[in-house]
Amino acid sequence: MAQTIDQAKIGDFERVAVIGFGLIGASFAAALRAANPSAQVMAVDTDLATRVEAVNRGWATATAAPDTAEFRAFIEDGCDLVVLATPVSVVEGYLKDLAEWDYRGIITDTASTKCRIIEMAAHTLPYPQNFVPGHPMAGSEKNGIVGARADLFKGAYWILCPDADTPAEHFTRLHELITGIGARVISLPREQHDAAVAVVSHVPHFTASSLVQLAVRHAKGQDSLMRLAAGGFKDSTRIAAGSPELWCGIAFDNKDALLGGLREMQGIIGQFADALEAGDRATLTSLLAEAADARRALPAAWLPCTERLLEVRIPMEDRPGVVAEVTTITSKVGCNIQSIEIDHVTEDSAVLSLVLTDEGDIGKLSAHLINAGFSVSFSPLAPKEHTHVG
Ligand SMILES: NC(=O)C1=CN([C@@H]2O[C@H](COP(=O)(O)OP(=O)(O)OC[C@H]3O[C@@H](n4cnc5c(N)ncnc54)[C@H](O)[C@@H]3O)[C@@H](O)[C@H]2O)C=CC1
Ligand SMILES: O=C(O)C(=O)Cc1ccc(O)cc1
Repeated sequence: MAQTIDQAKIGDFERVAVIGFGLIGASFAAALRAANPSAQVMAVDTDLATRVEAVNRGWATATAAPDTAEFRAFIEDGCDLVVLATPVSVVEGYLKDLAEWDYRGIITDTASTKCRIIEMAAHTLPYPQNFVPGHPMAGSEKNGIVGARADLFKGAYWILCPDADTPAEHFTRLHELITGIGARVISLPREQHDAAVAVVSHVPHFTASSLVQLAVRHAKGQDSLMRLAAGGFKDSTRIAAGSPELWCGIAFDNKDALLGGLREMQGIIGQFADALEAGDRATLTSLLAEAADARRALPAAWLPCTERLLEVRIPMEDRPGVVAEVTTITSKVGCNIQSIEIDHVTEDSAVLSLVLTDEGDIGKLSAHLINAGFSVSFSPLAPKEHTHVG
């Protein structure tokens, strides 16, 4: 049975270093401090004004510039979690610092791409299993602490990429932290991350930029054109206002997947153009209809379901990587893990206990888990029995 969790200590993280206190780092810290006001947060940032603002807003309890004794002392005096929220290009130096300072706590990150950062962690960290890659699928076109908000991640998906070496408790603690700030966790194998986000995030960014480029080119001889841009143009181009430096870095980190996606996108635009040129109304309508149906099916926002919860219990035995395997299967069939715990039954046996909301295909989940060799038991859970609800 899922036990009651003290909401004030989500994931039991009390001393957290957030490196890079911009849009994402500061929003995360703000959400963490709102959920757990006693959490000590060290903001590490190159920018002095950012560090001052971090304390003024109450989102950090201490700050440090990189390469300072204060930063090192915070890490060495018992830091539970390090969150890397800088652009990927500057991460390596921090990984080296953490290695040199013999940091043994959990490290996660927020980077939009995973290949390079995972490779760096594998080469640099003495305990690479303590690095659990993360990526919030929420943000905005703004940057820096000025754009940060405590509710930025409410209702958003937050990808975690555990692997077979990830200690089960690292995942469960991070899951509790992320759901505790109102987001929902989705598990994705590391090697699939960059290709997946190329399609739903990186290609869309460059497509939005292309739309604005098109309008800008036409606006040159026609001053009023930009003023005609209505809601549709604005809805589909908001993200194009994001930081060019950040997006250039993302593009080169994810070059192959992005290139593939952009070429495919050219092909799709070509299909529209061909149908139009050929006077083929049926094809044009069918392409539009397929997209309209898929777009309408996207939920506007996610609301947690606390009425129909299901508990799944899976004996863990001696099999390594159970958490990564089970959570990846669960995410793949569209089920949502509201909470995840390890119940230690005896000294050497444990059961993984998941509480699922009423989403996704439970039948498929059961079949996939059994096929993967797990023995599973499902039981409905009355809402009052489960208190870990965001
Ligand atoms: N912008 C977005 O919507 C999203 C961004 N991300 C990812 O999160 C990470 C951070 O992005 P943002 O917060 O948007 O960027 P940002 O530009 O708002 O913030 C970055 C922060 O890092 C600081 N910084 C730069 N170099 C540093 C260094 N060497 N040491 C310490 N601090 C340094 C900057 O002063 C700034 O405060 C990136 O990896 C990005 O790909 C993930 C999800 C959404
Ligand atoms: O602004 C938005 O709506 C976004 O989608 C922001 C975003 C930017 C980069 C990411 O890696 C994830 C999300």
